[in-house]
Amino acid sequence: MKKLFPLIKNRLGLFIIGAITGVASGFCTSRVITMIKTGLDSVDNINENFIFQIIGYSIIATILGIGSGYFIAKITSIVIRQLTQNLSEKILKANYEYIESASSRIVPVLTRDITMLSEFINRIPQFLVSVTTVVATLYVMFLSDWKLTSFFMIAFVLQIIMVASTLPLVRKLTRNSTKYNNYLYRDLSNLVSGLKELSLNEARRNDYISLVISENLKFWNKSEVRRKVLLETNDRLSDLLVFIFSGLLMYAGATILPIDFYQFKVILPTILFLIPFTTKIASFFRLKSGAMVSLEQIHKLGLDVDKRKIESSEQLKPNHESNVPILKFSKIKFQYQTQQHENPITFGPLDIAFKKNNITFIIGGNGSGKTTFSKILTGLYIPISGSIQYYDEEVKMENLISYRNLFSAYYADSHVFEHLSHIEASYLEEKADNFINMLEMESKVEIEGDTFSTISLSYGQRSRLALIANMLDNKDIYVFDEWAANQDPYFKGIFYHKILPYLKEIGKTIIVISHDEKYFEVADEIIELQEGMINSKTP
Ligand SMILES: Nc1ncnc2c1ncn2[C@@H]1O[C@H](COP(=O)(O)OP(=O)(O)OP(=O)(O)O)[C@@H](O)[C@H]1O
Repeated sequence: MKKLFPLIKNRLGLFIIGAITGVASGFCTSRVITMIKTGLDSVDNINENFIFQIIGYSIIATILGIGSGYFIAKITSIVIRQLTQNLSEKILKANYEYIESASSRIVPVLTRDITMLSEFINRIPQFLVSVTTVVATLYVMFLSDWKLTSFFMIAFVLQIIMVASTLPLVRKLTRNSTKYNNYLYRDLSNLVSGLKELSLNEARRNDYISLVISENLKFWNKSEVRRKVLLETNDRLSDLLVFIFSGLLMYAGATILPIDFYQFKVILPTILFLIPFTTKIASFFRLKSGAMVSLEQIHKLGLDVDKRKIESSEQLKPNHESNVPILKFSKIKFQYQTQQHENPITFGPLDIAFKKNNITFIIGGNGSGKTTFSKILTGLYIPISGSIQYYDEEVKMENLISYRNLFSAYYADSHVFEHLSHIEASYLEEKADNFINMLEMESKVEIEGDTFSTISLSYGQRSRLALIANMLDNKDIYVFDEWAANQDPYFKGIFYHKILPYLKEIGKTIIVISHDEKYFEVADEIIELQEGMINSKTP
């Protein structure tokens, strides 16, 4: 509960109302049970008043129980919304390279773990009703026959000890099962992204199912079966405990203990009435064990992304008039974090300057570092040393977000968002049709309000749509990472001879990663990379 407090502290009022109604519902339920006991005590107690009270308390208990569920469900939805939003914001503000490499961990936390936590919080009303019912009923019974009630209480205490003693094991098994479930999420997302390859190749498909998916499923199932068997055994044993204990008590009453058998007959049904409630209490604690593992995962991801948070609120305010390059890299070095321990490839040191309003081509063989370079350039990757200047201003962590905002970039795996609401409406209205026409997409797509009418297009058409979205961004610097690679010769021509000159004409600075030698003459400058270093520069 301590760990949950920070989540609910903003809605403490609502939580207290939910808790009070839950407790009140438990009191009413307990009242119904003890009324039934008075009916069993003596037939004389059963009259009109008796039945009205039973019906009345039952209805009030139900209404209060539903009310408590409503208040707590409201808090749950708020907590889950805040948690998902906060985590999503943190993820988007964290070091991009880290998020890129940890992407397979993020989805299970944002889906499975948050759902698990929400299920647990939603069970709080049921828990409060059950605890109050059990405690209040036992209290009333204790007042009427303290000796016999104390004997039964021993059974409940044993039940609690049994459930509590298995909780560490439940948590350990849940952690284990979560680990394999994470692998399964990763494998299933690879299955979706590799659908084409798996659908076309039977041997690969069979291998993927039998070696990868089934293997992890096997481990996951094994740990799940262990966990579920433990929970089930625990449930059955705790019911059994009350039954055996009642039998033994009866036997002891007949032989050694001074027990009033008339009272025993009256109290026993009441005790049996309490069993479903004690089962709910036990299942709440087990659910809590699972939810705490989920909370651990959520916290861990939160801490990990927090550690890599980019604190960057300063704006770049360079002197645009200064007669210096728009971007200048001095001795920039970069290393992938994932490769830091095994033969790391170090990029750089790179010394490059980009002139404003120039078209610069970055060329080089496969693996020479062009895409890596473009990600350093756009501020997605953070260099380990060296400096980047935007005009006369140094780019630092504090102004990195402002720096990233200078760019619109196209990457081969760029996602095309339908929504364009971030673009100023007047600019969208003025330019969208023009750009759609330039890329000859007018028969395929139009702007409906502030969204593209469709993104269900061919691969090449989707790249053209992504380029339209880039142009609508209206940024100062454009980076195109092999945009033309999947275009037919006609649209390659449009890109190099129409779009790039147009962007230059309206004052943009353009950096193009390209293998299209035929169009190299479009460039004002060509930089060739080799093994993460500059091999040559033209002119
Ligand atoms: N996410 C990554 N993690 C670790 N190393 C990477 C990662 N991406 C690329 N690399 C390494 O960096 C090197 C350069 O890759 P990069 O993608 O920058 O090359 P490229 O010039 O764009 O190649 P291509 O022309 O094939 O697109 C590669 O040799 C690769 O081993």
